[in-house]
Amino acid sequence: MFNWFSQKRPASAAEAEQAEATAQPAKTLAAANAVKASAAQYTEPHYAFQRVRQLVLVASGKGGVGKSTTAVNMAMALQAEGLKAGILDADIYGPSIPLMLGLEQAKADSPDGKTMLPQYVGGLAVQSIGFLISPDKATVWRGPMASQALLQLIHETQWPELDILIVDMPPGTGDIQLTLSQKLAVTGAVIVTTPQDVALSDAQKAITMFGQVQIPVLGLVENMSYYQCSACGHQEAIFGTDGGKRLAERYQLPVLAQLPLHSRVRQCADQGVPLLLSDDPADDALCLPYLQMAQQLMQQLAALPANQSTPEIVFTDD
Ligand SMILES: Nc1ncnc2c1ncn2[C@@H]1O[C@H](COP(=O)(O)OP(=O)(O)OP(=O)(O)O)[C@@H](O)[C@H]1O
Repeated sequence: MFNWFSQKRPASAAEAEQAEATAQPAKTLAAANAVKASAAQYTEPHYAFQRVRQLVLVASGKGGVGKSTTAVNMAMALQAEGLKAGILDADIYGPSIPLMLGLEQAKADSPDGKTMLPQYVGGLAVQSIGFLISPDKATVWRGPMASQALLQLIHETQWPELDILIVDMPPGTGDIQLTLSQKLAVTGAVIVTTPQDVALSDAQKAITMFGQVQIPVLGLVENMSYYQCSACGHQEAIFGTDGGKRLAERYQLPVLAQLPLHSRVRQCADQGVPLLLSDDPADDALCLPYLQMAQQLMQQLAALPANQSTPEIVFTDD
C-alpha cells in the first residue's frame, strides 16, 4: 500500500513487495498483481468516504477539451446551488485543479500520518493528486499503480459530509479510468467534449466504456461550443455547430450545457480564482451557463432510481 507520509520500512514481506511495486514502475506481472490485490480492499466505501452521498465522474475521451475547467466550475456551481460539494482531482497526467483553485503551493495535510485533510476554497472541499506528487513523477506510473494511488487518495481523505463529490478523471479510456469506474461506488458520469469530430469520436469511447461498467452517463457537456468575443459579444462556432448535441442524441443523453469559449474562463483558471467566485460583475453573465449546467445535473441525479446499486467488480487479466 502507498504510504504517502513516511518512508518507513514495510513490516511484512507482502508489504515490502507492494512498496517495491509502488516505488517504481511495475516491471513484472507479479508486482502488478500485488498492487491490484491491494486495490481490491477498497471495494467497500471506507470510513470517511461514507460521508459522501453522491460521486460523479467527469470524464473526457480526449485531453485538453476543458474537462478540469468544467469540473471545477461545475463543483462551484453545485455549491452555489446549495449543495455541499467537493472535488477530487484524479487527473494523474496533469493535475491542474491546484492551479485553477489557487492552491499551487498546498501540500497534503495529515494530522495522523494516515489520513489526509482536504483543502477548502469558497466552502468547496478539494483534494488533488497534485498535493502529493509532482506531475513528472505521476506520468511514469503504470496503470495498476496509478489506480491504487487514486483509490487510496479518495478513501483516505477525511471528506466532510458532502452531497456530491466531483471526480476530475484522467483523460482517456484506459486501464486507470476503467479500474476507478469499477471500484468506486459511482453515482454517474458526465462526459465533456468539444464540438469537433476528433473530440467526439473519443467522447463516444468514454460513453461506451461507462456503458460496459454499467455506470449511468448523466449527460454530456459541450465545452467551447462557440467563441464569444469579450469585447463585442460576437459569437462564432469555430469548432463546428452542435457536434456534442448530435452525439448526445445518438446515445439518448441529455446535453447538460453548451459552454462558450471565452477568455475570462481561461483567465480565471490561470489566476486560480474560479469564475463562480469572481467578484467582477462583468463575469455574472458568463456564470449563468455553469449554474444552469449544475441545475441540469441535479435534475438528472434526482431522476436516478433511489436504490441504484454499486457497479459489479470484475477482475480480468487483460
Ligand atoms: N470554455 C473555455 N473557454 C476558454 N478557455 C477554456 C475553456 N475551457 C477550458 N479552457 C482552457 O483550455 C485549457 C485546457 O483546459 P483543461 O485543463 O480544463 O482541459 P482538460 O480537458 O482537463 O485537459 P487535460 O486533458 O490536460 O486534463 C486551459 O487553459 C483552460 O483554461
